[in-house]
Formats: sequence, C-alpha cells, structure tokens
Amino acid sequence: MLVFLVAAAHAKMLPSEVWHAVACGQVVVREAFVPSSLTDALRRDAEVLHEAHAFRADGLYRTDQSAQGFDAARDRQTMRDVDWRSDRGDVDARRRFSGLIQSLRAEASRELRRNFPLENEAHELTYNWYEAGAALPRHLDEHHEDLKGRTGWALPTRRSLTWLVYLNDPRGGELRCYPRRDVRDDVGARDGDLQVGWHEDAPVFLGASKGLYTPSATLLQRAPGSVPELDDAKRHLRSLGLGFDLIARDPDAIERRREDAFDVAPRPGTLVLFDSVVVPHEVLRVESRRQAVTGWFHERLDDPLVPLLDDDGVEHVVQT
Ligand SMILES: O=C(O)CCC(=O)C(=O)O
Ligand SMILES: [Fe+2]
Repeated sequence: MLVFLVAAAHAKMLPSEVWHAVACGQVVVREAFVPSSLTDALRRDAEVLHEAHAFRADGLYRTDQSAQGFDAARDRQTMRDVDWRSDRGDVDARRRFSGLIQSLRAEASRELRRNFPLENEAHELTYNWYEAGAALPRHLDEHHEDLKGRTGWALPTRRSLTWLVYLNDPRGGELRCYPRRDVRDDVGARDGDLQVGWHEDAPVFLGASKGLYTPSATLLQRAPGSVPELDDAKRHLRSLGLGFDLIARDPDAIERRREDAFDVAPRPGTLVLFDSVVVPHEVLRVESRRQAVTGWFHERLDDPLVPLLDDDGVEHVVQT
C-alpha cells in the first residue's frame, strides 16, 4: 500500500516523450485529458457567463479593432482571467479545472526545464467562444520582446507554452497547426534568448550579446545596444547563402515546404499543447458554436535561477 501511495504521488500527467515533442516544437494532442463531468460543468458555466455578458470581442481577425465595430459572425470572444476568478457562475468547476492546469504547469516547468513562476500573474486562462461564421487567422502566440516596440520588455514574463482544452463538439472550427518538420533541437527560448526564425532545420535565436545564432553557429553578430532590423538581416544572410526564415513578425513569410500542416478536431476533453513562439496556427471557419478553455504558461524573462514549488509542494530550483 505504501509503495502504491509513493508511486501515485509521483505519477506524471503526461509521459516524457510528450514533453520532448513539445520541446522540439511539435503539437501534442491528448484526447479525453479532462473528464466529461468537468468539461460539461465548464461548458454550462461558460454559457451562464456568456448570457450574463461576461465575454468580450477578442478578434485577431482584424488588427485595428478600435476602428471597427464588433462582429459576432467574424470575431472570437473571450472571458479573461479576471472574470475567471470572480465569484459568479460555477466557481467550484473553475477551481477544479485551475487545480488540474496548475499541476500541468508544474510538470511542464520541470519537464521542459523552463522557468515558470507559479503566481497567477504568470499565467493566462480564458474561456474562448466562437459563433458560427467566426474564425481566427494564422498567427503566433508570442513574439520576441525587441520586436514589440517600446513596451517589449515591460513585463516580467512572456508566453511560453500554449494549452487548449475543448469543451464542445462543433461543426468545423478545426485548429490548423503548422509545426516545423525534422526539428531535433529545443525550440522557443535558449538561455533567456527568444527564437526569431529558422536556419534550415535549426532554430535561430536573437540574443542581447550573441546576435542571431543557432545552437551550433553564430549567423550574425549584433551591434551592442541596437535593435536589429531583421528584414535586413534576412536579406544579408540570404546573400551569403544562409537560409533564414523569419517567424517573428509575419508567420506567412515562413517557407511552407518545411512545415507539416495538420488539423485538430475540437472534441470535449481534448488537450492541445505547443510552444507559444514557434508554432503558427489558425482556427478554421466555425459552422456551429465552439467553446474552449485556453491559456498560456509564462516564463520569467531575466532571472535564470528561481525557486519554484512543484505540485507536491517541494521547493526546488529550475535552471534555464
Ligand atoms: O481556439 C483555439 O483552438 C485556438 C485559439 C488561439 O489560437 C488563441 O487564442 O491564440
Ligand atoms: Fe493562438
């Protein structure tokens, strides 16, 4: 009995191969990850809160939202963290789900060796809602701080790992993912430097002192203090015969021949996991209402050694 309890305390939610695939930029799909009793409760909760006008238009479909009115037929709607933690609706179902996701976050931090602080601020959690006719164009969930303008480095954390859990069974609305094929290295971030592109099959990172580099080579030195003009860098590297697919600004500029596109059918309880920086994805046109819970685990920007609590409450140190 004691042996069983010890084993249970260390049972993993996902096997190591799954975490390895995520680290290499693949998309992981786990059916029936969340029990139907919980997805049913969350779906009902989302419906009650939607009825109570807790959702907001959250497009991406058109970038200049301020200049345009909300169009339920084309814009996705979300209910973000603040409302998620409110005392309205089915608080118990949301608390149970948060517990599950918190355990996943602790396991992800250990397995990916990413520095996920466990406070609420370092985590985003939303209800995600599409009416028939809505879609979400191809995009990436996170970008290098240098490319976000003046506010780029303002926050202490960045999105690191995207997770999605579907709550119903809509017609259409597949998640189309474009993971890079034949990747053997860890992607996304390296020693705190974020990935901005690909050189052949290798991830290209942009570092404050190291410039543009792959795990095995420097591609371009960076002048101290300068914000790199990545389009210029791309042209320069191409003129030297060095391929550089820039993912940071325009996911459409990526060479599609190196991608393996595939669709995930949203089904209740299915979990999808992928790196937030390197996997372009889109939601195809939805033909009947589509409901999901989605979020991002954040990693710390600039603090390589931070003590974390794992899900057994044991303090340990994660080295990035
Ligand atoms: O709803 C989905 O399946 C994906 C949502 C998404 O890509 C996002 O919110 O960034
Ligand atoms: Fe996304």
